[in-house]
Amino acid sequence: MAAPNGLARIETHGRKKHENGVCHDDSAAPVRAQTIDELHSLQRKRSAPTTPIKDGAASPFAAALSEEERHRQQLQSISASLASLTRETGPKVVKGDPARKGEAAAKGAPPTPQKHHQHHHPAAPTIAVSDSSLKFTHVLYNLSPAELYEQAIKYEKGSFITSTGALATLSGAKTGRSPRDKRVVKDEAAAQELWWGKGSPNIEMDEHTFLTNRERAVDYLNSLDKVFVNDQFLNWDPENRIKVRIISARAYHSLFMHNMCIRPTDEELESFGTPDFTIYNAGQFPCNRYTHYMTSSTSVDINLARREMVILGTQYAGEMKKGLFGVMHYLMPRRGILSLHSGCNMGKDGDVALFFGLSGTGKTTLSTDHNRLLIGDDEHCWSDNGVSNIEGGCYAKCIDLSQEKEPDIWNAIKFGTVLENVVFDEHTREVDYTDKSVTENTRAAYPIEYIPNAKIPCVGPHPKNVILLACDAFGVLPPVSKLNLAQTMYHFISGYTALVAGTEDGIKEPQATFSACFGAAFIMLHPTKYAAMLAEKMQKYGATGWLVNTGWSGGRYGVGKRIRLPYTRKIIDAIHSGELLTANYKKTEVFGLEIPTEIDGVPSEILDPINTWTDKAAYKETLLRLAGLFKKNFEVFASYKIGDDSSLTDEILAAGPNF
Ligand SMILES: Nc1ncnc2c1ncn2[C@@H]1O[C@H](COP(=O)(O)OP(=O)(O)OP(=O)(O)O)[C@@H](O)[C@H]1O
Ligand SMILES: O=C([O-])CC(=O)C(=O)O
Ligand SMILES: [Ca+2]
Ligand SMILES: [Mn+2]
Repeated sequence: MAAPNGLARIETHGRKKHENGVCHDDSAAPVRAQTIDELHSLQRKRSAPTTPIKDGAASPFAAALSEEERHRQQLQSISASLASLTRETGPKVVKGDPARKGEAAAKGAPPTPQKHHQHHHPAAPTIAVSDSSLKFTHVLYNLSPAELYEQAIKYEKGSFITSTGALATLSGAKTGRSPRDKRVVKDEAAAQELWWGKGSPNIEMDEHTFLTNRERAVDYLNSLDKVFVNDQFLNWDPENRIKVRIISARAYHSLFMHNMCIRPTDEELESFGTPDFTIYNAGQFPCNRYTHYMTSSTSVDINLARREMVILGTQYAGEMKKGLFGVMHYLMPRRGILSLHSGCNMGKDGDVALFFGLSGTGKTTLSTDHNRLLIGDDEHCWSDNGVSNIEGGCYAKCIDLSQEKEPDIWNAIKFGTVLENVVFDEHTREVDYTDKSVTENTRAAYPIEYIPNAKIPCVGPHPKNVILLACDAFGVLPPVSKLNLAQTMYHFISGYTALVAGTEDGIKEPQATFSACFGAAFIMLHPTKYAAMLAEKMQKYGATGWLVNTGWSGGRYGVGKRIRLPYTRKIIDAIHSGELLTANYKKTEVFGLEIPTEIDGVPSEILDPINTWTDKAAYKETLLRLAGLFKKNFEVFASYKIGDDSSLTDEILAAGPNF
């Protein structure tokens, strides 16, 4: 068969013409399409995931009608969300990708009718008409992860599929939150209710400035070819569920929130109605620094009265997650429900543990435990019914992630997961989790059901253990201490951790951070309000407090090492099992902490940090330094009463370090 030059001979006539009848390759039925376009249209089965038809509808005609009506109402609701407040109308919105014109039904919503006063004579020709009122805004509504992948890869630079199927993205110039650019509208009610002033995360802005920024965001979003709209829920407690709408310009943002909020079922989406809270994420567009109250080109603005949040000048997706958390920190305590910056898991026997701690202390790592059910990794509510997760996903730190140490998180990084700011091999697309070239704050956002032993629905009974995590880079806090209620409250209000800023150029000083309630950046009321609620609940339900140091041992940063994760896991196991409740304890100097003398699987000598320091004088000096920092930090709280019980307040004040 080979031609004289060694190449296979080209067949010039079809095989079917061969007489022997053996190798026919056209046995498959021909495609049922006359044109290429038709062929492509066959590939996708029609579905209406966002406006599902109720099954069992009486007549197909009636179903079609109500579907159309639902569709119209949904578009009208989105148009109302996107309405300019100065032009008093919403944009003409149409569903579908503008790049697929003709395919999407060109069913636009009429501009939202003006509900309140009308300035212009309706019939008079007006110069108020701008180009923006002539165009349609295309809405990509609750897209699936697959659709969002395609949008990201087609249109967003820096989007790639990694070797395990995750979507790698870049969050732009900001790779972390911008707490100094957060603003909260201080109207009369907010002035009364919220925490303002020194130490508070709430930096004020007025209503007018909020509306200026809102208009800027809305105009930006409406100027785009298309926007993404997510309608989702917060809080797995059905009685206290909050409906949120997120309007954003990037598939990255839409997929991130798809993963992080609770995903509605088709039926729930059908009856979604008006959202309780709306985010306008115009992160690619800056705020105007000439605007009052603006101190940079980034602004993250919350207006509780309008139930809205506006994001300008940062694309870091965590702003949306944590912005909503702030809103929950306002809404839930009004209902007697405590909101918590904590992870949460449950044993097979129903014993629930909370894990408090600042960023990087181990909430996600330690609540994701192969032997226990994961309720959530970061944001919870504690009500009279027990605990509930606020979110529908997890947000894990990825720096130095290893399959061996954190197998469940490793395996969750697959199709559907958003991987922020990681570095990967150009060809194999294998991620190098040790690479900090973009940022140290590399992150994975995945739906909670990607963890095999997730507890769905994400609710549980009242907690038995309350574990306070601190990553102590000074290396003087014991790996574990048992706390009485007053000590638990003291450490909860202090919210201590110490990290090391900038690890590149040699040894640096550990930086002590105190963040009230282990989340001062997110709370909206005074810390003592949350503390009083926690004390009351812990007392009522008999929970035990623990302080766990996931930081340094054997000396401070630069001398010692971070406590090995397997040891911390053993310690946590001993808390869960009840083993630590009955252990032998001794009391430490200065901090007055009760520390166990033995734990199964943990070398006893590390349980008292003094044993691990070779330089005992340096230990004592460092211990006193840290104690001094605690004392200084607590001064501002000394004049507050916690709860109605002044004896508890006195006990809490006495529960700090003594020296
Ligand atoms: N002994 C230890 N205990 C817990 N975590 C450890 C320990 N040693 C190292 N680590 C690492 O510390 C990091 C803890 O980060 P984690 O994502 O759990 O923080 P987080 O508390 O959830 O923070 P955030 O609120 O920002 O999400 C992980 O990268 C983990 O691998
Ligand atoms: O909010 C973020 O970006 C990350 C996080 O969970 C935290 O800081 O607590
Ligand atoms: Ca986390
Ligand atoms: Mn967090």
